[in-house]
Order: sequence, then structure tokens, then C-alpha cells
Amino acid sequence: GNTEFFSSVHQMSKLVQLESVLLQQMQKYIKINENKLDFLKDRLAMLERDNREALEEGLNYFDSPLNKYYLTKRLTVDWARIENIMQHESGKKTLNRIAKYESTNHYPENSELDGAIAGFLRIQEVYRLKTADMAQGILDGVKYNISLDARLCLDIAKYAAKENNMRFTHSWALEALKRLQDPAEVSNNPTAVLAEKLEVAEILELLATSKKNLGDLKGANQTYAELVQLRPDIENYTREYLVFLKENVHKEYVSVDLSDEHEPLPADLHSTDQFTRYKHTCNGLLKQSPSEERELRCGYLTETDPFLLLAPLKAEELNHHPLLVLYHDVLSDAEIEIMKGLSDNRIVRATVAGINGSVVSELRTSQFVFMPRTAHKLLEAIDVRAEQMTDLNMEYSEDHQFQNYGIGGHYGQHYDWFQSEDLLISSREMGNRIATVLFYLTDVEQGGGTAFPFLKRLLMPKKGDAAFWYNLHADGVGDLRNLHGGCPIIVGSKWVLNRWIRENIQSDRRPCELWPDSCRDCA
Ligand SMILES: O=C(O)CCC(=O)C(=O)O
Ligand SMILES: [Fe+2]
Repeated sequence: GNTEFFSSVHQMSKLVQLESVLLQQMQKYIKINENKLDFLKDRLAMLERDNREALEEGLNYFDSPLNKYYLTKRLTVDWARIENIMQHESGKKTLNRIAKYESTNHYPENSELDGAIAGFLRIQEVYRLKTADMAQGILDGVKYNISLDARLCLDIAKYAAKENNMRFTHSWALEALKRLQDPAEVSNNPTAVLAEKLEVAEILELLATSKKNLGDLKGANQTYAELVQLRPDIENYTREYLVFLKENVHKEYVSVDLSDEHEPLPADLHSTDQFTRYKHTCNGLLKQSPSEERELRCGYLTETDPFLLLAPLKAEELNHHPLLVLYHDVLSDAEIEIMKGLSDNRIVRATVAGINGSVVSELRTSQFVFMPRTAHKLLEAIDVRAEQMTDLNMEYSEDHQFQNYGIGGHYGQHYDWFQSEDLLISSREMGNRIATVLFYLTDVEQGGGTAFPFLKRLLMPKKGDAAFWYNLHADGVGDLRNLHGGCPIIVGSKWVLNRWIRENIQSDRRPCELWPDSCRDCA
């Protein structure tokens, strides 16, 4: 099927139901076959006894006409019945039922494993987690009741190698080897023993390749030597080793410490490339200094609507230029339940806008659905609230976009405003996205903040809160400082609601000015 699971925790939770149905069927299948085998075992015992007796007595056995009759009966009627039973495909009904589940439900495909591993490595990279910790189920300091076996560690190493991430290839291969050589692990998992020899060779090859690529020539040489000694029969390994020796014949075999699976932290986080800045905004290393924060205001917003004098909005200013505001407690739990009910069975894999239409991308691993505000009166009420929060006219806003993230789910840094004229085409008359209101419909246990690397701000999702920012300068030009993204989620199912407000009806609200673009920090 084309339903994808790993990109939405909500979707994945449906799989648990499917799995329990399958397990029930499996139980039935075993029971039916057990009955059949028990019956056959009984018969076998009886027939063996008769047969033994006949063997022992030799020709005397046939003195009795009754025995002649019994032997004949055993080999005709009895045997036919037994053969019939043995041939009977017990549990066929159950198998058919399972096949029917498979054709009427969506199953994850093998390729989903790659998506899940990609999410796992994304978490590791962004939050700088140790491989040894993750393999034991320790995620950002919290211990979970899972640990990864050698096979999975090897799969992760292979994936990292495919992505050319040599540091992770090295650390995960090492972890796989450690597990394979641990006697406790091996006795726990007898199938691992069968495959052990091959896997050790596979792991050594990954280790040698990654050491070579990371400049650890001494280590690579040792590992290659070990590999060809373990599997002299595999020509490929010998060939690889020879290539290595030839390539490095004039070089000194230096040794490099690879115990840290992460790139060293740059001395100055501010002046790094965009992605590095983004990662360190997500993990909290890059943030506003106390003096930068001093100017910001916090308080109750009452200016925009007389009603708010009675029920003021709790606003926290997170950045002044450009404006980024976090509103607290703007949605109730009951409202959120209604919204999730409206959207949860309709979400599909998220896409990003491209010149040739919308495409699925690793940049955005989540699932979403657009709902028109006419779908429920609550959505209209939300817009009234958004209008109070932003003082913008909501009439030209897009449909409500609900979004749920998956394993390591994220939305890489991006602008909400359309950078290309072409992308505006579908709704040019509405103009570009002047502002965004991002509602948080859940807390997230670990990770999953919204990061603004240029503003050095990380907003942690809190159920019922909403963020508001302008995407455009007052003169309508896209504001480069509002680059942002949804950081990878470590643990939790994150739901958000996007309101994208368009510019072409706002002239009375936010008069067009020619503000200078004070974008010193922008790349
Ligand atoms: O999920 C988040 O925190 C950010 C989402 C976002 O930026 C978007 O959907 O445009
Ligand atoms: Fe966004």
C-alpha cells in the first residue's frame, strides 16, 4: 500500500492493533496444528507397537487370521486416513484470514525500516547522543526498556555507510561487534550464532572502510588484515585490502582517535554553516544571551480586541525584530480533542512545495491534512482567536493544516513564505504568507522544539500554546531571519496546527512600509 507508518506516530499506533489481530490468528494456527500433530503422534505410537509385534513374531504373526486382517486394515483404511490427515493443510482457513487482513490493511514495507533508521540517526546527530547509550536504550539521558541487538546495530551501520556518514558507520559497526562477541547476547539469540561468522566479516569490512575514510590508516590496516584472515575465501575482501595497500603505499600509517562519533564542536557556534547553527539551536547549545533577552516583553495582550480585556491572552515576546511571540494556553484540552478527531484518520505523508509540484522529502518526515475552516465551527473559532493574537485579517488564510510527526520526525529548516513567484501561482490573488500561527496540540516528551537559528530561539511544544511570527517585512519582502524548523522528536507524538495568513487583505492592518532589511546574520 502507499500508507507510510514511520513518518507519523499516530499511524504507527494503528499497527499495534493489527499486530494483535495477527497474533491471535497465529495462536489459532498453532492450536489447530498442535491438535493434528497430537492425534498423529498417538496413531504413530499405536502403529509402531503393532509393527514391532509383527517384526518380533516373524511368520508366526500370520498364524492368526485376525493379524492378517489387521495388517491389511492398517495399510489400507487406517493408512489412507492418516495420509489424508497428514496431507490436510490444517490452519488453511487461518492462513486465508491472515491473507485477507494483508490485502485489506496497509502493512509497513521493508523500505520503511530505512526511514526509521534515518530518523534514529537524525536524533543522534542533532542531539549529539552517544552510540553506546542509544544502543542500550538511553535517549538523551532517559533510560528506556529497549536495547538494540547486534543485527540492528549492523543495519544502522550499513545505512550510515550508504549515506556516507563514516563516523556513525564506525561507531555502530563497533557496537554491533561488541554485541556479537558478548557471550550473553549470543546465548540469548541463537539465530545470531548461525550467522555470526558472516556478520563479523561484514562488520569488519564496515569498520575498515570507515577507518580508512576517517584517516585512521593504522586502524584500517589492522582491521583489513583481520578481515582477510577471517575470510580468506572471499575474494572481494582480499581485493579491497590490496587496493588499500596500494593507495597508501607511500603514506605513514597514522592512527586517529575515533572514540567520539560526533564532529568536534566549532569554537564559535554563531559563525558556522546554516545546518550546524540549526542543529545547535535544536539541542540548546545556541541561544540568546541574557543581554539579548533583556529587551523582551512579557505580559497580557489586550489591545487588539475589547473582549480580550476580559480574557486577556498571555503573550511572551521571544524576539523583537523580527517579532516572534509565544501565546500561552490559547486552546483548551477539549478543543484539541475535537481537532485531533477531525484530522487523525486523514493524515497522509507530508510533502514540500517544489517547482514541479509537491514532493515527498526527507526534509519533512511527518503526515498532514488540510481542513477547510468550514469543516467544523471550532475551526472558525480558532480563527477568531488567531485574529486577536495577530491583529491580522484571517479571511485570506489557507486551510487549517494539521500535522503529526513520526520516528525522529522533523521538518528541516525552511521559510514559510514562498521564495519563488512560481510557487505562488495556485493562489496569487491571496499574496504571500505574511505571518504564521503555529498551534501546539501536544507536549512532546523529548526533543521536537521549533528552532529559529537566526533568532537563536527554541520553542518547546506545550499543549495549548501557539507561536506567532511575521514571515515578510512590512514592504512585503520575505524576511530571511525567520528561517525555522521542527527539530527531530526524540520521544513523543507531536501534533501541530499551522495557520498561514496571506498578505493581500491586510492593508488596513499592517500598512505597507519600506522597512529596511536588517539581516546582518543571514547567510
Ligand atoms: O513543527 C514545527 O515545530 C514547525 C512546523 C513548521 O514550521 C511548518 O509546518 O511549517
Ligand atoms: Fe514552517
